[in-house]
Amino acid sequence: MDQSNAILARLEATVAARRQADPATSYVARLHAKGLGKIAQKVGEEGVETVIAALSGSEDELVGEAADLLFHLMVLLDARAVPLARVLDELARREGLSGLAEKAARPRD
Ligand SMILES: N=c1c2ncn([C@@H]3O[C@H](COP(=O)(O)OP(=O)(O)OP(=O)(O)O)[C@@H](O)[C@H]3O)c2ncn1[C@@H]1O[C@H](COP(=O)(O)O)[C@@H](O)[C@H]1O
Repeated sequence: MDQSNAILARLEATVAARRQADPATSYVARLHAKGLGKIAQKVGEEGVETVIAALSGSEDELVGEAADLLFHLMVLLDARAVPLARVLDELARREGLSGLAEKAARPRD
């Protein structure tokens, strides 16, 4: 758990640092040079590739596509200046909501 957080925190810092790098040597900088639309498109493509791998690929293929998806999502969040902590806070908030939707949907006695 701590290791996952550390890896994502390092990736967030790397992605932010590479935003200003030379597009000739940096994939992150190349994505930024193409604009937010291209970055968003990549997240969509990697999402589809992850779905395909989940339905018909090997475990290794699914792991690879999921890594591509997470990486491109990190680039997208950085491009919109949304810290990963905002997303993690939202997930933590939803933990507190667990089961509330079902309770709300349940007919009253
Ligand atoms: N985690 C990744 C990572 N995952 C995938 N990729 C790149 O994502 C690209 C996806 O390949 P695709 O075939 O889908 O896309 P493409 O053909 O290159 O581009 P398009 O045709 O879509 O325009 C590949 O070029 C991969 O190398 C990544 N590139 C970088 N990182 C991390 O980002 C850091 C900074 O990278 P640079 O910006 O290149 O220094 C690296 O140290 C890594 O930690």
